[in-house]
Amino acid sequence: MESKAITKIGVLTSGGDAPGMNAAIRAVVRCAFYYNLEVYGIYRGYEGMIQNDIRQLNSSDIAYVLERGGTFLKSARSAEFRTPEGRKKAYENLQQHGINGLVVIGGDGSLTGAHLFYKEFGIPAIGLPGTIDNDLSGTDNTIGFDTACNTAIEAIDKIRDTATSHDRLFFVEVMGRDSGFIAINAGIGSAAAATLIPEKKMPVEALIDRLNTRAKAKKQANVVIVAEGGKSGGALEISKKVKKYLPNYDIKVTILGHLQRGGSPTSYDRVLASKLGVSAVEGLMQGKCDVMAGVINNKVVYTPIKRAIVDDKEVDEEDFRVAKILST
Ligand SMILES: Nc1ncnc2c1ncn2[C@@H]1O[C@H](COP(=O)(O)OP(=O)(O)O)[C@@H](O)[C@H]1O
Ligand SMILES: O=P(O)(O)OC[C@H]1O[C@](O)(COP(=O)(O)O)[C@@H](O)[C@@H]1O
Ligand SMILES: [Mg+2]
Repeated sequence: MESKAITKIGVLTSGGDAPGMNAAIRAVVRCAFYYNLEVYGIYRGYEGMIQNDIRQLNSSDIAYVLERGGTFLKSARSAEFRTPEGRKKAYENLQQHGINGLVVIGGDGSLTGAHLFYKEFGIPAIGLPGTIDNDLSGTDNTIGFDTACNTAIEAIDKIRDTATSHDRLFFVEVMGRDSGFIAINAGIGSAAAATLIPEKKMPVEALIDRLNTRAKAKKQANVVIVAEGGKSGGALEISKKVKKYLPNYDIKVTILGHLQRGGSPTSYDRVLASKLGVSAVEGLMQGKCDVMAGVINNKVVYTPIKRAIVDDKEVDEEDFRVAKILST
């Protein structure tokens, strides 16, 4: 491949950390070295870009990181980067280091920032979808989503043991800011009694009907998965509403929270992150910019960031249908 003008790549992770971010950084660095490019680690996302927390990376920085959760570059949510003044400071720091290509690994917010920054200052940037939420278009799965689903399912399996042993009804809240991808996968994968996601409203009466039907069918375990951010409220609110209808049920609530974000990435996330890290560097070398690299039907695809961040990726109707069939 013929090298274009890119000589120094800056890489950062931003927003919520996701398992596989380290694998993606490693792939960016490895691939850049393969093509004799320099790589600069920008620490703490856009916050580090503004504060000039930028250091050149070498091979030892990426030893034994592939298998680790979190991000060794650290992550942050930066309010200052949302301001034109903050972004100008960030640009000046990149200029000082001679960085002429950027790889931004993060979720919808981070990629929105990357798009804006490219529009304002013209430094070629490629985004990689790094978030457990899976709420980006232009890729079947985001980096970290598979691991988060596995973690949630493992936790729900354990809760199910207690639900069955004590004939209890559990409401388990999973993450996914305004998106039900983790919930629907965890629901199907853990034989949930019902799955409540922000994209599809389920009236409490319908949930009660479902639970009554299951009681008649002598279903043993009752675990209801609730995605955070749903219009009907979180697991706690919903459990209170249900208690009014079913006062004799022994109801418990578990909020899985941040344990879903950590941990060693699954093989799926390691491979996805590795492929995308290489695609980011090669994409920059080919002159691509303001795009997100993703994998659709097992093929790497570059989607304009503006398109990838549009809030239109929804839980597959078919998944929802399957979840419903299997829970009744
Ligand atoms: N509209 C925006 N303009 C500029 N920067 C943004 C914008 N939206 C998000 N960002 C930057 O990206 C960071 C991460 O976004 P956030 O939504 O918190 O996480 P994620 O990228 O995981 O979705 C924000 O803290 C901010 O610095
Ligand atoms: O760790 P924080 O800042 O409380 O954020 C929690 C949010 O981050 C996530 O874990 C990941 O979302 P982002 O990738 O958009 O940051 C969401 O599921 C959750 O709503
Ligand atoms: Mg997000």
